[in-house]
Amino acid sequence: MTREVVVHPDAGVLAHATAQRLALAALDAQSVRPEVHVVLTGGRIGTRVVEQLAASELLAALDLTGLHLWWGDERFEPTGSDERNDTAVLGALRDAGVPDANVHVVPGPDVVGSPEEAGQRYAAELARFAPDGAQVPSFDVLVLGVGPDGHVASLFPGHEALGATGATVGVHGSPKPPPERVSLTLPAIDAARRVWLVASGAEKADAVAAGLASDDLPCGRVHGTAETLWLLDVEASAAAAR
Ligand SMILES: O=C1O[C@H](COP(=O)(O)O)[C@@H](O)[C@H](O)[C@H]1O
Repeated sequence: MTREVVVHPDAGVLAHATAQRLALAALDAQSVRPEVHVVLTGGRIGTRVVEQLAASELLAALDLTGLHLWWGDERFEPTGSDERNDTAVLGALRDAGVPDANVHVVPGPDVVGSPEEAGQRYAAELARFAPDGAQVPSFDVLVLGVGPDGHVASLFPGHEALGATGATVGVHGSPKPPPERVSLTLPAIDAARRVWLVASGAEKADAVAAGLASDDLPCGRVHGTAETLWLLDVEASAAAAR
């Protein structure tokens, strides 16, 4: 497993380059197997990456019927809520030609009664695409944002969800609103071939430095089986570079 750090000049370049990198990784993966599984993230830079991905000319070279999109975490909010990670990007993904059936969203409270139930539904969907003996698909690339507190997906420092071992976990009392969420677990994340952590801005610099130096924070605990890649802008990398 390799770990690398790439630093881009600013958030705009970071989002564009990460999206292009993602599209290219999907294209490469599809040259050896028809089904490609990519896990997206929410948050500010994560949303910009997905918007840029949807606009990438490289998507035209992909067989989109084989491209499956997932989210690493979702806020337990109703379908269409601005609080949800998927809301801002679903239209762009649809316009880009990704079939609805391949866009795997986490159900909200308009569909199920609790984050646990949403997690179970999402886990069942993940299992449909998992190889024999696994709980989740063989994710080709799993993208994570990084919170200023070092959280990834909806796994927050010191929170009990960090110790969950199934594919998904219902989260209550998230320190960042909204309080109820659904997240992939650490083992589900670590099953991905490539894990990419994307961080932008000075408020992320301390978490990035800590994550690169130790496994104290959730962002320092995640690894891909083949690659762990930190994609940063100059501001987010500043404390690590000192
Ligand atoms: O709440 C969340 O936060 C992180 C980071 O968001 P950002 O706006 O600080 O970049 C995000 O990656 C995660 O998916 C989301 O649920």
